[in-house]
Amino acid sequence: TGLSRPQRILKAVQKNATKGNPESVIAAIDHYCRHSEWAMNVGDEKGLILDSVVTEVNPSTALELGTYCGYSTVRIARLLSPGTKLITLEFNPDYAAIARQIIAYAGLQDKVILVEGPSGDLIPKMKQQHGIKSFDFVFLDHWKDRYVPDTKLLEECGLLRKGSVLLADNVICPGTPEYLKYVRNDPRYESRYFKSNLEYTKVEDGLEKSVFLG
Ligand SMILES: Oc1cc(-c2ccc(F)cc2)cc2cncnc12
Ligand SMILES: [Mg+2]
Repeated sequence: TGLSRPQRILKAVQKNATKGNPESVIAAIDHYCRHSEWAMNVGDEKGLILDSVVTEVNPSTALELGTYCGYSTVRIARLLSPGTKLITLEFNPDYAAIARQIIAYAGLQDKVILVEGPSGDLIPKMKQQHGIKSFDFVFLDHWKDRYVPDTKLLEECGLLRKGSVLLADNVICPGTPEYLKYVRNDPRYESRYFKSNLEYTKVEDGLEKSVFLG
């Protein structure tokens, strides 16, 4: 049945982007997904909000839940200071295989550690496997019913510290009502909604930024 959507996205990158140029990789994916076929990247509009939060936090340690094709991985990693690492977790091996190639095409493979597997199993291993004390920044962009359990897991594993920033995609569409209730009602979080649109559409979506107060 031919190429998968992630494979078609990789081809568009190889055809239209310049090796080692993350901006051109981002632009190639956005152009393809806006004009050829929609895909669940955070996209250019919400991507600008992601960029501004990453730049503000300037994390030494960052975690992404849900890699997909690596679009937001490239957006985040391109902004990291030298010597800092982004760990990204992806459950789907086919997505992971494409993401590795897109991250490498952008020239960011030395800043990114892509781990395949279920986030619920991998999060408790972060300290021992990657020598992580805590995460300064976490981007939640995986299955919506994992946002609350994985946030609780990060807390329980001591992976959040006073000031850690969580940024969650899709809090309106497809929607994560349980997660919004959790971070907005729990006094240990200071939460704020950044209104935007679902990638490549006019449908409302947004990002929720939540600072862990410890
Ligand atoms: O950004 C996203 C968007 C959608 C999605 C799919 C279908 C639809 F109709 C609307 C939205 C699904 C996602 C799953 N994981 C991570 N991110 C996602
Ligand atoms: Mg998303």
